[in-house]
Amino acid sequence: MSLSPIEKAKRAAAHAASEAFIRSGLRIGVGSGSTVKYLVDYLKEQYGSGELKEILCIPTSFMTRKWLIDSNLPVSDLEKTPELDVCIDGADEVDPSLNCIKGGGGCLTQEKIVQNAAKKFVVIADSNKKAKFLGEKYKAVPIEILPFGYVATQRFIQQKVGGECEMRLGPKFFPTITDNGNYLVDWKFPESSVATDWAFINQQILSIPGVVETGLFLNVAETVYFATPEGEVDIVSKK
Ligand SMILES: O=C(CO)[C@H](O)[C@H](O)COP(=O)(O)O
Repeated sequence: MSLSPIEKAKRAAAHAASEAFIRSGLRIGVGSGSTVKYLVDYLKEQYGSGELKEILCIPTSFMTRKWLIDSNLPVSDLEKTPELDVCIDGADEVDPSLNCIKGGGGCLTQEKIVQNAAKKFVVIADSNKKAKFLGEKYKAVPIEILPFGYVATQRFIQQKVGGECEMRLGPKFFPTITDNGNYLVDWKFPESSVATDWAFINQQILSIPGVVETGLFLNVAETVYFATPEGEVDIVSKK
């Protein structure tokens, strides 16, 4: 099957990062999203051929877990495997300091827990995700909130950090339900936020009752692989 240019870029990023970071014996956090699917394909190929041995894959979402199981890869979880060697995940936007906005696919809380359990966090993305500053192109921060009091929680967010909260809706206008049974809000931040301190804003949001987690992954990525459809890979590491 021939891939579209964007899919070629995602695959190139996933393969380059996998070749650099995946080894036999590793406990691997496997992120979520369409770019991560190419990581799963890589693991399937390498493990299936016997090149890669004794790995454990710890998924960050129901979907990723299903991909791993369908690929006959050894799946574990953070109960049995609470410490990971590496976590590889996608992102919606990455700034020059490797801060990321994630959660476009709605899996941000489990992604953050798995990322936090890993010694190294590596991001894979097509080069369109590279931004001059956080919030340049991706104009919202996904936030997971509890269903209880969800309208009040959105109002608290707006009162505290401005902008506008939009409930992520699915088919027939049902709320999108996360893997944890919660709701998802896309916080359309005010333009003034992009010039301010995202770490402070993140703390402000996290302090609101009802907020479970945000899609701001600040100061955690060690290396980011950005790729183009032509297969050129730009590897940016933390300074
Ligand atoms: O954070 C995520 C899911 O919650 C994804 O990693 C992010 O949305 C990127 O997805 P894709 O690789 O499909 O562009």
